[in-house]
Amino acid sequence: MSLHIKAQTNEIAETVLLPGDPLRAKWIAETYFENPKCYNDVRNMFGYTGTYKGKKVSVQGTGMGLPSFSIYAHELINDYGAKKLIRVGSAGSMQKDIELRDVVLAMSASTNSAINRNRFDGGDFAPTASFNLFQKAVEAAKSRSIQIKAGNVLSSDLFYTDQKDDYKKWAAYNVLCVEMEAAALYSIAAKFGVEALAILTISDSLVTGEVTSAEDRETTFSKMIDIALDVI
Ligand SMILES: O=P(O)(O)O[C@H]1O[C@H](CO)[C@@H](O)[C@H]1O
Ligand SMILES: O=c1cc[nH]c(=O)[nH]1
Repeated sequence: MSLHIKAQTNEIAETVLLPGDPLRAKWIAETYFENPKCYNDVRNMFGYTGTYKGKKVSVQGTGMGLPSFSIYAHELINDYGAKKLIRVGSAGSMQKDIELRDVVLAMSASTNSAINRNRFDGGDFAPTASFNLFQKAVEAAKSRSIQIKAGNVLSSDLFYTDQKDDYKKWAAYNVLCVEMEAAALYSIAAKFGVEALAILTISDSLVTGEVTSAEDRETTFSKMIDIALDVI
């Protein structure tokens, strides 16, 4: 048992899917896993373990933002021995050719968070996906005929920015979309020598103003889950 997760050590798999939304975690477990068992409800941040095509796999909600995410990733790795962490999140498109429900693989994650500046005494660490997981995800998407986009994403501390055009400076450098956790995932995975990948579904567009509903974000972003489960 850790501070935020009440599972016994062997109740969590080495591969863990990580949605921000704990109810997306519940949906993933109940929709995709064989014999899902809930191992965590501390803070209602649900975690489940089951099997997928016979392989043991877990899914753990992380909450929103780099600090919340970092707590769960740290404990999963250090207290439960997680070795492959795959974020399955929603994101806002910054590019006009990236549309609602498109799937984006985050090769790297820029951030406006100060977490890594603090860690590296003002230096800029470049949070990067694991090549092995990235390559497997590309192959999985191809074999399922799922179109993907891949590139740099922004992990932001702010969901609501002061100016609605703030995203444009990132978009001008070909950042594909904004979410709030991937930079923490890639940084923590690098520190502890485990594999990590963020697979994102576009839930809204900063370019067009289109949005999907909260229910859509909870229970319908299935292409990224299919890819994630092919990779484990
Ligand atoms: O859908 P999730 O995985 O929570 O991801 C995105 O959605 C939340 C904001 O609505 C942030 O956590 C952001 O990263
Ligand atoms: O962090 C996020 C997630 C989805 N959409 C956004 O605009 N931002």
